[in-house]
Amino acid sequence: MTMGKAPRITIEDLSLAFRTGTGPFVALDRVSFDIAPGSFVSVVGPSGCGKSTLLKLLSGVYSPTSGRILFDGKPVEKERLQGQVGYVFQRALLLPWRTALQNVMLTMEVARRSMTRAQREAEALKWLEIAGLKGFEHRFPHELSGGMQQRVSICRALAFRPQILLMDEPFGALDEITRETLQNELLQLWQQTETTVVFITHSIPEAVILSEQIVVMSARPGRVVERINVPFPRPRVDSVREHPDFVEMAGHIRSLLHPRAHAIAAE
Ligand SMILES: Nc1ncnc2c1ncn2[C@@H]1O[C@H](COP(=O)(O)OP(=O)(O)OP(=O)(O)O)[C@@H](O)[C@H]1O
Repeated sequence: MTMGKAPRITIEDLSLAFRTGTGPFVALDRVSFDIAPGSFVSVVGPSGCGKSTLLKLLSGVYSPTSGRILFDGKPVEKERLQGQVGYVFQRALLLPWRTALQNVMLTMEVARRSMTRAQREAEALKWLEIAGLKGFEHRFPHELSGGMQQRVSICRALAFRPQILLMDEPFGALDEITRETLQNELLQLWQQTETTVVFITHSIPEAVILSEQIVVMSARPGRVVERINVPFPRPRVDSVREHPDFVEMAGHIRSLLHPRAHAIAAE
């Protein structure tokens, strides 16, 4: 689908050393990869390998020690990034005094000012319906389950049609069933947009089911170990999880993340 297009995001020899009390600490070491427009890229790696740091660099929160990030082949200033990048974090971070509908409308109030209130409302209702929240539009966050709150936050991030959506373990705090439901819903929502997604996860099956490309990282210092293209056609149905190629790919990523454990198992 996205093969052959010029990259939307180019990450070039990106390094970041934090200054600490005991000297510089290299969190990311010469990380390079490209992300095609409209594609879905997951980053997996052990705790502390620099995944969140990478997202913070992409969003302009941090500046690299060396290397650079290009959007559509050009460096982007921090100010311009704000209207182009959406976020979803591990916890939904909804405004407690706003209903689900009002929370989804929030980003549009800031980023899509040319719309009338009625247009914003109609669009927010559309997103909530696709996310399976019809009937819950006027509930406040505390009246929704954790999974429903996370759906609202995904709708909120997609509703302003960001060019780039950064997701930092958005399903990490949810149970397995809710997680799988939300993975399917996220794919459905994303397929209706042209948004490029960078998705961080600790779950290997989650990365395989969602992504076009998986970037596997190692810790200390954070480096790219391997970039894997995921060939399964879309829409991906749940049964793909049982396909031998799926199982093999997940096993390969596991062996990259736990080389020692894998070697012992193979002995
Ligand atoms: N502000 C900071 N100052 C110093 N060191 C930092 C800072 N932020 C992160 N680090 C270090 O950089 C490394 C990468 O952190 P980061 O949060 O990016 O990892 P991660 O891969 O997202 O981890 P996890 O999967 O546990 O969330 C870690 O060793 C962390 O201790």
